[in-house]
Amino acid sequence: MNDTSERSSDVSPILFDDVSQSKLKHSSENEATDRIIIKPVNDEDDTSVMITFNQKISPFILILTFTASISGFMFGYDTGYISSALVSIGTDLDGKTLTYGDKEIITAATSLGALISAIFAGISADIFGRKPCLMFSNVLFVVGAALQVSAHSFWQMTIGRLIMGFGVGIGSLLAPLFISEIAPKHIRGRLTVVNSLWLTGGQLIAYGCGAGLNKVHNGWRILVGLSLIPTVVQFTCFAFLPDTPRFYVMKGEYEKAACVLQKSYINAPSDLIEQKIRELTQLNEAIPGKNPVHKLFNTVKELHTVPSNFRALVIGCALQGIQQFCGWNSLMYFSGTIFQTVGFENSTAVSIIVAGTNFVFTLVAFFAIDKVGRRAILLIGLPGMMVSLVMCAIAFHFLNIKFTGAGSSQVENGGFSSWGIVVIVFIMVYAAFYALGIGTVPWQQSELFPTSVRGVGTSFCTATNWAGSLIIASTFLTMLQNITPTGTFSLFAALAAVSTVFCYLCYPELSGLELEEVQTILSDGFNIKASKQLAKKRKQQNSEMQRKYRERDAENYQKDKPSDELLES
Ligand SMILES: O[C@H]1[C@H](O)[C@@H](O)[C@H](O)[C@@H](O)[C@H]1O
Repeated sequence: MNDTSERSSDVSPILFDDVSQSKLKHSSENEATDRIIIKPVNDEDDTSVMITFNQKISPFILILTFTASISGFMFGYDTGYISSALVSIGTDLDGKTLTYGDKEIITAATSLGALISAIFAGISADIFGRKPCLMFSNVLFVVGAALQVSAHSFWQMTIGRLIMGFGVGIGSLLAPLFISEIAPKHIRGRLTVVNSLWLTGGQLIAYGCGAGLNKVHNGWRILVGLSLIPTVVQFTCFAFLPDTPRFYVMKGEYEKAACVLQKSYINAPSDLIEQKIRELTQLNEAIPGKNPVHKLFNTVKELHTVPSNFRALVIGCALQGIQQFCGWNSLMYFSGTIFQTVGFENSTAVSIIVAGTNFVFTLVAFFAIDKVGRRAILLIGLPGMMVSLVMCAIAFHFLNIKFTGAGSSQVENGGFSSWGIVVIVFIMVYAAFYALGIGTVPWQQSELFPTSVRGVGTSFCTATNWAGSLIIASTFLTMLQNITPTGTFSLFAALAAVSTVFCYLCYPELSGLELEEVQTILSDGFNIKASKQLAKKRKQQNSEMQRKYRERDAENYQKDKPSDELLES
């Protein structure tokens, strides 16, 4: 299997109808409650094993998920604290007040660092492993934070932010990837959202701490120093934990993979584990290559030439682009300015409420993502965002606010009015719809790619995210000045409308599907209808399985229950 065309035929296309109707096969009567064997590909000898032996999530998986998602917290905290730190820095750097341009450079340094490291993190994770790369990001966080805490010059601060950004980029890419590779399929979405919860929670905490430390002397140094705690915790925990089974299989370390799977699926029989490993090996053969550069070349080639991979790439990058270009981070970075503009005195408090809405609705997404489905929440979220943005645009029109001054955020304020309330209310509604759908779903990107190209594929998507974040952060205030707030919000609304159409046409429902099944769905089109049917089928199978487990548990309980006489005696 050396060339691309051969590889693509191995995970060859089937039409979903085949999957749902003839290729789903329950094994023998007794086994039916423990496992389902599906034949997802053309090769009749091939099997895709869903380990459904034990529906309860093992504590081991929870520990791995929580450890990995500390990266999400770092992402949120480190991008969140800067807005208040910039206010309280005062003249602490070089003995003078930071100019508006200085502030932009310090803020953008992290996004730039994240963009650069996201490009390399995927391939490094394929070479060295997911876990070692995440641990390396901890080292970068420590170095970056140490440079900032001790900074007395603008450049030391900027370099500290850049190095911290390298860490953020690695973590933003690898934490969701790690989680999706260890998660059982029926809760994969949810476990990946744990990372987003930590992320939005990190932003909220950073805003809160920032507000609290605002007046404290050198408070910003404490704010940065606090970020050392989670990173040290993550590093220490990872020292005792393994990498993902899919990575071990990729490296041919089958025993290690079996060991992780065994701990993840308590009581699963070893033949089932072996079968799963065989399947992972068959469907995810490592990309050939004489050396890392040759391998990288082949991976990039495979990403673009295998149709299912290319479709995955289009979806993954588009979702990350949409996430950024619908304008959310402009609010994250500049909500204080906007709220001040519309006449709110305590703008920091309102910003905290917006970040809080983002967090609360990420929690809603946590419950909805596997049950309601990714596609459904996207198609609820994007139109909701569009309507809220239109309402904001209208309200800004009546507020008659002008942002003036080249490169500054000075404002000719129309003063507080009821249109100001409309802006705040709809920014919150916007935040809610954002967090429910597009704020959360793009980070499920790892499930789009097979292991062989997952690292590089998700690198491209994450780099798109950071490039978008960089562009929006550096153009938002200029847009407010040049095309007015009404124009800016209308533009975001138009982008939300186009994005809705894109998702409707191109984003299949992937909840409940095995990672390996996703490639099948994408092999000969976006197969929206087929994906919805397969996801529905998997959901039904899952609830059926859970019902059986409950019945079995109840039976066992009845059997083991001490008799009334025994209890009386
Ligand atoms: O998913 C996250 C989340 O929505 C954050 O609030 C946002 O700041 C990030 O840019 C995004 O990637």
